[in-house]
Amino acid sequence: MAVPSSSTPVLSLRGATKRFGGLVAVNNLDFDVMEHQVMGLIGPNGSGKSTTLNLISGALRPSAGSILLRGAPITHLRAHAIARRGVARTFQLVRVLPSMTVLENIRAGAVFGHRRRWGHEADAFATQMAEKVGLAGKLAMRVSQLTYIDTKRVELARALASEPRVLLLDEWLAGLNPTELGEGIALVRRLRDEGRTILLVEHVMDAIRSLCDACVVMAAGAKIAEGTPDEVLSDPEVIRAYLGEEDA
Ligand SMILES: Nc1ncnc2c1ncn2[C@@H]1O[C@H](COP(=O)(O)OP(=O)(O)OP(=O)(O)O)[C@@H](O)[C@H]1O
Repeated sequence: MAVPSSSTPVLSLRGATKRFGGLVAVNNLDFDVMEHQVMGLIGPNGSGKSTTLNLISGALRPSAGSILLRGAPITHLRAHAIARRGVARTFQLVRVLPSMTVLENIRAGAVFGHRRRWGHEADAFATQMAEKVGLAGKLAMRVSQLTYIDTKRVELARALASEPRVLLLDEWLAGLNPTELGEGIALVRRLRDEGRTILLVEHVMDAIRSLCDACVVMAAGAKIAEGTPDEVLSDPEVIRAYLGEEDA
């Protein structure tokens, strides 16, 4: 196994490719996410962003290429094994257990995650993560009683409770109203300020600008640009990719 050094990326994709029949949803994708970096994965609808997160988290197997976590291949591991190694995620359509309480849902992240905790230790850590995302005082509520943003907070806290090496956020800010969006961006910024390593798929450009150190832009499955948010968002090819979508 490769020996990680501080310059080893936390996450690397090398030639990652996913075909669905004749459709190449992700095409020969290369990028690295370094420790403490917040990387945005952006691109028009259908460009392959969610499929890329699914390849990283093991929900889908790549058709070709490799995915490395701190230099070690995770390409063919199953989702639970990848989670154990330190990849946690949230989903575009929130996946929480509505009949269970906030604490029970978050606790699952601590119990089944990268650094496993049990009993009181799991409860204490889950409580700490709940407080971090703004759910203090709601631990005993059933998730079905929560507002939409609070269910998103539960999912985020569950991911954090696994103490991931890299956190994947799939449109975590989608569907929030303007006030909630401000709160959501502030919350992700606090995670960023804690030095977490995050890969986020996002359509909200204000969030991309204010949160990301760097961005990878995808179009039709391929990487078309990489750089700081300002660089990529002023790149003519990126602008064309987005305007092409609007024309369509
Ligand atoms: N399970 C699947 N089977 C067949 N095709 C799929 C599957 N999942 C995704 N696709 C196709 O792969 C392409 C990329 O989809 P993907 O959801 O990754 O895009 P995206 O960039 O996340 O889009 P959005 O921004 O709308 O969420 C699309 O053409 C989509 O229809």
